[in-house]
Amino acid sequence: MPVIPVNTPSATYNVTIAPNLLPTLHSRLRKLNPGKPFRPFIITSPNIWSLWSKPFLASFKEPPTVLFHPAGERHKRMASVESLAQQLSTAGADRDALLLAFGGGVIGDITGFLAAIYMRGIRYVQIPTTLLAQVDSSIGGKTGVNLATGKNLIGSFHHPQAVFADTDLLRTLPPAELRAGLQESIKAGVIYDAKLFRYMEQNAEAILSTKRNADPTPLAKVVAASVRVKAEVVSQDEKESGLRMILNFGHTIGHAIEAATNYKQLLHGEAVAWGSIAALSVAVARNTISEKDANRIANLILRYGPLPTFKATAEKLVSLTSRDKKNRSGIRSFILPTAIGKVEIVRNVTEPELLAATNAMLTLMRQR
Ligand SMILES: NC(=O)c1ccc[n+]([C@@H]2O[C@H](COP(=O)([O-])OP(=O)(O)OC[C@H]3O[C@@H](n4cnc5c(N)ncnc54)[C@H](O)[C@@H]3O)[C@@H](O)[C@H]2O)c1
Ligand SMILES: O=C(O)C(=O)C[C@@H](O)[C@H](O)[C@H](O)COP(=O)(O)O
Ligand SMILES: [Zn+2]
Repeated sequence: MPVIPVNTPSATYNVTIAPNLLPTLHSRLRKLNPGKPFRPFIITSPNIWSLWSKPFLASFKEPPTVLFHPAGERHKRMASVESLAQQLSTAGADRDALLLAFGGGVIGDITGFLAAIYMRGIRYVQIPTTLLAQVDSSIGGKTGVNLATGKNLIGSFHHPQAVFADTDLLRTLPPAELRAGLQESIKAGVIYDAKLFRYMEQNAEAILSTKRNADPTPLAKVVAASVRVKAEVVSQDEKESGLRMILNFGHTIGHAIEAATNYKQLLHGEAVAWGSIAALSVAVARNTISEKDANRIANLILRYGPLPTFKATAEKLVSLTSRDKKNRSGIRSFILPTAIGKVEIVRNVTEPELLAATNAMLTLMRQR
């Protein structure tokens, strides 16, 4: 059972990855705060709860309070946080409350943010139920919600006390969600781990067809390798002052696509996939990556598709990047791949370069 540590100046915790973890949750949670009161509150979506409440509750003598939040990226907004905070307060949650984020990245980001601000900060645990949340969003303490003008523009760094990733949960995940999550694993390979990238190239069929997810399956290997990348990067640069920006590869344009389509048309991983293709196009135009490596990356991204089409102009997308959180004093930071497993952070990508790359990505999209 992989147990992968995250070590930052603000928090140290483990990501535990295994099948059949849910029925052992109660004792794992109790061990996190020995001798302290145990007051868990589950935050989840109705669809996830109807599928998985039974194994979740199996080890609890007294069922915890469950607060529901509707599924979908468009609900990742301040109004939802206020509504959940009100429900917590009505349910009697105090500073000993332990929030349990049981869902995908949307539930995880909202619950983490709620934990960061409720009574000025309480504890929470991530129990990710999507592939994307298991490989990326449950780890590293980035929490928050969207504004109409941009992704995750409100938020806080607030780490969970632990992450428990039960790979059995992936059995009920719709195939499009699995594929979208795998785009973040491809990202991990591109930016940091050439071995993971190669593994995803060579085992695409097995990874995509894994439904029985007993350890060690190809999918479970991808989960563990991706978590290692995220944990190592976050441990080296908790608050994104440098290295952590590489986890944002594909996200500058990806986030712009999500905002331009009102958070309704594409899954996060799908938008990041298109954004990665645009970033790749900047690297190709600058000759900072070989044509061979660039083709391998683009082919792998498309192999884990299909990626949905959307309507937006390059001008609109590029204008939305002016709100990217990596910008400082109006200057963009941009992540460019230089080889498989290696990227550079550059601060001199110009608007015409971005427009050309975004247009190239849109042309490719229309041709498919
Ligand atoms: N904080 C971070 O570091 C970080 C990293 C990456 C992404 N994110 C954020 O994560 C979000 C995307 O997360 P996501 O892709 O998990 O989407 P999501 O949370 O919207 O979940 C996708 C869908 O799958 C359903 N679902 C969840 N688990 C299921 C299961 N086991 N079986 C069946 N259905 C299930 C959900 O109800 C939802 O409808 C975005 O908001 C993105 O910005 C955050
Ligand atoms: O953890 C990080 O750092 C990331 O950039 C991971 C991304 O996959 C994730 O989508 C994150 O939420 C993006 O963060 P943001 O700071 O660009 O909003
Ligand atoms: Zn992401």
